[in-house]
Amino acid sequence: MEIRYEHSQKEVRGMTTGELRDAFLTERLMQDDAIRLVYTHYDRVILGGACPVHQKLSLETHPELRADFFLQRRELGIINVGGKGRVHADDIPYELNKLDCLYAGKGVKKIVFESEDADEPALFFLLSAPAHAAHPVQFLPKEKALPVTTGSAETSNARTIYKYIHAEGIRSCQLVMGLTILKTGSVWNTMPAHTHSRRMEAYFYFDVPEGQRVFHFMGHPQETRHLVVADCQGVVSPPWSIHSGCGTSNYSFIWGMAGENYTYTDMDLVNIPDLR
Ligand SMILES: O=C[C@H](O)[C@@H](O)CC(=O)C(=O)O
Ligand SMILES: [Zn+2]
Repeated sequence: MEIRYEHSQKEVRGMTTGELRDAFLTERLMQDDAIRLVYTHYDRVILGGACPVHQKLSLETHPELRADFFLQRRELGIINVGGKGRVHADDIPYELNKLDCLYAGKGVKKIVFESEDADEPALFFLLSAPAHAAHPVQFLPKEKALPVTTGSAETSNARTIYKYIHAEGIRSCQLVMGLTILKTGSVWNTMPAHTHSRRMEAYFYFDVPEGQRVFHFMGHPQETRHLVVADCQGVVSPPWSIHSGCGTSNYSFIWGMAGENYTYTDMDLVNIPDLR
């Protein structure tokens, strides 16, 4: 498991492109027949990818967690962005089509990932946060994730937001998770941008077409930086940072948060002319 420590606002101001990428971009989350995990010290959130192709993959505990099993003191959100797959939670199988979500709460001892077809493997994005209480395992297909359309073609940000793990959906301790799909011709996500110093956020960009990239904007609102992000790469967003993107085509991304509160709408908007 890769460990990422925090970086202060002052440090981030002086970072080179390479330093910014090492600190905030997770480039290789999806690797064939591997589970890749990145432990960030922002709210102790772990982001990861599980890509079973020819074999089943089991989510094991790691020495850094000092836990008997991965979910002993944690909860986990899983969204499939690939082909048909299956996740076993304590030996109960759940079928996850593309964009379906499974939540596994504190206390689940065994998580196993598998793909239906090695030619079209499942790609499971994982997001885990510390948990103080046990919430039941829950499956939510994309169709039941209550889509909200927002933005407009005029501002190049027409998109649909699907919320899975939140106060009115799958209940959790602190994890809030969902995804956003940009309509064809729309390229901007989360503009006007916002911060929420109560919560960190992780983004995972997917369905970025071959040869295209997303410019992810981060940093203090008056000290912005960017990361050039390829398909199936993740971004760690500190609580004080804006998080917003503009692509060279439309794309989709998973977002997930954890921290002080559980209120999706708790965002401090930044007026576009105030950005620097
Ligand atoms: O705090 C909330 C997150 O930044 C995302 O939900 C924003 C988002 O998906 C979007 O605007 O498209
Ligand atoms: Zn946000």
